[in-house]
Amino acid sequence: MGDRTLEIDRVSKRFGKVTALDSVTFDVRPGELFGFVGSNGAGKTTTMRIVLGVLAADSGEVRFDGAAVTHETRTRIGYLPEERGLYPKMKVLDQLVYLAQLHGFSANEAHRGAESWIERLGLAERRGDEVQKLSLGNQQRVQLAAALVHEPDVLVLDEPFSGLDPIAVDVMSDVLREKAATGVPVVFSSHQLDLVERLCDRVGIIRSGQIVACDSVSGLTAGAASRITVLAPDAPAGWAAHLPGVRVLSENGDGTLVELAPDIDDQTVLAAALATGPVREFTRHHPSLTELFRSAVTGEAAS
Ligand SMILES: Nc1ncnc2c1ncn2[C@@H]1O[C@H](COP(=O)(O)OP(=O)(O)OP(=O)(O)O)[C@@H](O)[C@H]1O
Repeated sequence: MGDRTLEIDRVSKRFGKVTALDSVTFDVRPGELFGFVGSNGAGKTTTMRIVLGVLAADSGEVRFDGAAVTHETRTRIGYLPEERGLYPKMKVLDQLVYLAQLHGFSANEAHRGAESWIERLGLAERRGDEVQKLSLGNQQRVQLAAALVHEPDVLVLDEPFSGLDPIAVDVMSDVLREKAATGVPVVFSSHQLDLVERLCDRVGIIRSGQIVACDSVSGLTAGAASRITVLAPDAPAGWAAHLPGVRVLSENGDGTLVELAPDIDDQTVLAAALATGPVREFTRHHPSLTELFRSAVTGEAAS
């Protein structure tokens, strides 16, 4: 694939007896925001470190734009590491200029880039402050600026939203969307699944070092069980109990809550309800990403 896709291809990694990654495979396409989610210790950081070459894989390959990522081409990746990586005593502007120059920018270009990201990320009043004197959220903004200041072709961000206030979350989200809109593949890990659901084009779920789901949120949802609330006031108790592929979760004056197996047509439930008399409510609830995530990491059906 020579089209600015980031490909993680059957990457495996062991630490002693621990299999951290077991043939992890997914791709992040140009212009795509890809959410990488999984429980603590599932393998997200290890995957990202391998993409960046901070760690070597035992087997498998990472490619960008059709070619294996090398030490040289890694400079095209913007990385926000989980452990953060700023020089605490360096001032915000100096730090960003320095990092841009490390990536080959001239002093002028580096200053222009640094100033523009400082402005964009709301750090103008902090530009002369030492990083260690900033609040955690502002340090995170500087860290994002550091990942962006060399105008990378790929963005790999390890929990960029952790510790941010809602305004900073909005700024971060806008910047990631903008970068993706320019054709940059953007992958980020997060435990904030509502945010991932809102932002991402596709989501990969990793469990114990294996990718267990990878699709758009709607694609993941479509394959999962869904629930329906049916309000049929004249229906006798137990009216839905024997419908194939249907599980009754509750039944009371507010209606009957049923869960459908993924391949069951909801119209059969509607027809059965109508056969009992009028149907006043028929509401389908698709599982949220949080519910899908729970089912993917526990192996139980999503609800
Ligand atoms: N340097 C290391 N030495 C030994 N084991 C490691 C090392 N780094 C990671 N691991 C192990 O590899 C597994 C995957 O860890 P990783 O940090 O990639 O998970 P994660 O999904 O990023 O978790 P979190 O959400 O908690 O950040 C865990 O079992 C972890 O203990």
